[in-house]
Amino acid sequence: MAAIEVQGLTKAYGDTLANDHLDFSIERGEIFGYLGPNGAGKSTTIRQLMGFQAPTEGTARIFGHDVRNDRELRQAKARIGFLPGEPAFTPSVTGAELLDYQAALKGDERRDELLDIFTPPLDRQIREYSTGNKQMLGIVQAFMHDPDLLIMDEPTSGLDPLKQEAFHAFLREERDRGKTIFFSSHILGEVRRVCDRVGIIREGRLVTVEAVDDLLERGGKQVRVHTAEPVTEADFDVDGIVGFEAEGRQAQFTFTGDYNDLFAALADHRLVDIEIDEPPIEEVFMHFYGGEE
Ligand SMILES: Nc1ncnc2c1ncn2[C@@H]1O[C@H](COP(=O)(O)OP(=O)(O)OP(=O)(O)O)[C@@H](O)[C@H]1O
Repeated sequence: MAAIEVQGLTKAYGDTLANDHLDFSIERGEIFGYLGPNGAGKSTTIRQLMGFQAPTEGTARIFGHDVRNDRELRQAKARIGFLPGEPAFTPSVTGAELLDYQAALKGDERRDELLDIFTPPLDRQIREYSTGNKQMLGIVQAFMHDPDLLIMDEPTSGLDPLKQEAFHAFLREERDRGKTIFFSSHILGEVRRVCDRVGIIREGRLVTVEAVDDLLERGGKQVRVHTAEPVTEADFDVDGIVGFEAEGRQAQFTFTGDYNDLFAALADHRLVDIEIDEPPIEEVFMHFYGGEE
């Protein structure tokens, strides 16, 4: 049985179809990234999975429990750790008080271990917390009762790069312990670093669900070349070049071809610098999905 099974999930807000007949499933023990630009419909899916909003049509099952049914939803939620997009903690309580309260409800067998990695200032009132500190408190409360499934809405927003890295390493360890992790993001690099599979949503529709390795292989790389002499597109007569732009002695493009061909073409030029990076998420969208946005 899948950890999450989404079937025809549809949510309409007036004329806006925030989720349009979504179908996907998430296997136990995988890290699944739910990727899409702002307003694509990621939070809408998460709110329905958590039972905060009822689907207009379709449903989702979590460990077999139908989220439209209150009793089944409660059974599902007993196994879920949840981190909302913008955690709304009571501002007048301290971090420690919040965790104590959550512990009384669900348990906290992993609290100390989590607080070694994520370090919110527990003695201070939450009203004094920075965005990153709130996020860390949210991460601790989501994981501290050792749930089987984590559902998180943009969990790294507000975390500094070192904490982001610590969080990614932690997620991989949790996956290796058999936990299932579903999180939304609009950052391709993050999904690339940590996820096994990705679902890409755009304007309410799922455009692909696939292994991250396969997506990146098809998505190509962003190449920037700085040469000693001016270059034009004719200097790069190589298969797999998309979106070529050149200005003076600099050229940039997305490359999905064979690097040997590219370097053979570059051999005719004196190179000053070359950068090869992951493409920004917009490039992946435009390359594969039309890019009419
Ligand atoms: N309560 C609501 N009432 C009306 N429209 C809504 C409501 N919530 C979301 N929407 C609309 O539904 C669409 C999807 O929004 P959603 O918040 O799910 O996107 P998202 O992918 O989570 O975006 P972000 O990355 O910006 O959080 C957007 O067009 C949004 O304006």
